[in-house]
Amino acid sequence: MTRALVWFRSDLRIHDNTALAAATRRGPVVAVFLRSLPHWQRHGHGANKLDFWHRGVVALKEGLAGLGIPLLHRDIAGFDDAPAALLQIAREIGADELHFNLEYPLDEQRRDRAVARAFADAGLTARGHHDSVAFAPGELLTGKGDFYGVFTPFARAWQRQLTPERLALRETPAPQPSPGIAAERVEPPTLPAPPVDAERWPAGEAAAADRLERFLRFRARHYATQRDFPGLAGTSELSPYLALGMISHRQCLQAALSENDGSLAEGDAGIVSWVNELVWREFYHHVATGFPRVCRHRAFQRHTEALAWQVDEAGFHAWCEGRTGYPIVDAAMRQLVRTGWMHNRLRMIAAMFLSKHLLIDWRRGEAFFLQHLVDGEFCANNGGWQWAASTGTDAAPYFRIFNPTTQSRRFDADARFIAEYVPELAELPPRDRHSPSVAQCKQVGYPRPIVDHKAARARALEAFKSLPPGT
Ligand SMILES: Cc1cc2nc3c(=O)[nH]c(=O)nc-3n(C[C@H](O)[C@H](O)[C@H](O)COP(=O)(O)OP(=O)(O)OC[C@H]3O[C@@H](n4cnc5c(N)ncnc54)[C@H](O)[C@@H]3O)c2cc1C
Repeated sequence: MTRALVWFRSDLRIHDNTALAAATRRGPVVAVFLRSLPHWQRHGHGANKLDFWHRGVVALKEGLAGLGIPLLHRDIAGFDDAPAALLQIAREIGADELHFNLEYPLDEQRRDRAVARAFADAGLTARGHHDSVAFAPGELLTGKGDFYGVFTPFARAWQRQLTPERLALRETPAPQPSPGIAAERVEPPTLPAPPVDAERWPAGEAAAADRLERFLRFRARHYATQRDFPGLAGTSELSPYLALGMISHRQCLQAALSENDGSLAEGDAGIVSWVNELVWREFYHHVATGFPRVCRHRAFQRHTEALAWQVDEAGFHAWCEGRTGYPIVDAAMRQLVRTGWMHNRLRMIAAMFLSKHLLIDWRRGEAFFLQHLVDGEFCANNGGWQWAASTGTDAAPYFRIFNPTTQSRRFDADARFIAEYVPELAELPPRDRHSPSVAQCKQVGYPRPIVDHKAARARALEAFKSLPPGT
């Protein structure tokens, strides 16, 4: 009897999974997960994500067991080992087909091509499926046939060309007769550090579905007005689940459709605004494919490669440790280190502070975020960092430099978020927590600002102005 092998990666779910549905349509399947810990660590993923990933695989294994599908679990050193490992498993179980859902960063694409070649050479079939986005990269192009490098026209094209079929949920496989192959133990990984706040992120599809439901019930209607306020918990907090595919964008968008009378483009302002964020997610997947240099640590806007970044170890460490003397930046960075997650508004503020006020290379911040984020995901992280540093797509014009104190007064008006993460300021009157005086800093043992906003802003403007013109 022939069998198919389904290779799970960052698509850890049994519902609405294109590769799994395609494989099971044709007969019995066996699943495999290749854990590439050394590779992931070399590429900057930290303990929080690795732990969540592991717990997600454990949950997946249980879900698959309920369908009679055993999950094989193997450790490999790096992506180069994937073709041989998969071929060996295919031979062990007598599989003639391999199915997997495509991932878009450059290394992942290379790995998948190598796997496809190895299978073809062995006379077997390997099929990659587009699954994690509504439009496969390359399907949405500008009038000139280029990939979009600006979000708004991309989002318009996305809305215009979206058809119900693109969001149709894939069928969940029916339970299959046992293939007579035992599932393998999923040993916990040796992590580089203990994960933080893991109980906040229960892994698996059920947890993701529950979070989506709670978001729709309690937060979605207010999303447009509350999403920017870190103290309000107004967003879905689905990013770790979307990053590892414990929930799909289709499931999210279908839920949005049914909450909003069948529309994604108009109707409830909260839902429409949330859908727009999911389109941002998709946009950055397209960017990684269309402009692969961003996957090689290069700036999207080539001319910004010449920026005179500062070497400032003290500044970098103050930023990492939440000791910049700008309370909103420090609260953000302490939230990241303490919880493994950071609110989007704060990601923008913290990223802009590093890349503009400290004029430190955005790549260092990108790496630090990836090391701590439980939702660390190359495309969104790189896109967000390059946006903030004005080196990327949709680059915030270089002269738009957030004033952290103004941002703080606007988005944490009662300074409650600051009080939570910078407790030494909690006893000060709320209005003083945004920018404590010299005496107050001394009194509570909080640092004075490590840079002056005006001077830092002028320095950043100068650095950008002295660049050769962009194309
Ligand atoms: C410097 C910087 C770094 C970032 N790094 C990451 C990262 O590593 N992983 C990650 O998933 N997101 C990243 N983002 C995007 C965004 O901050 C998070 O997706 C969001 O805060 C997650 O919270 P949520 O799930 O409650 O989002 P919601 O507001 O509920 O949005 C729903 C989903 O849309 C997607 N999304 C939302 N905003 C964005 C965005 N700006 N870009 C791309 N996708 C988005 C996410 O998948 C999110 O879960 C980054 C943003 C910046 C500015």
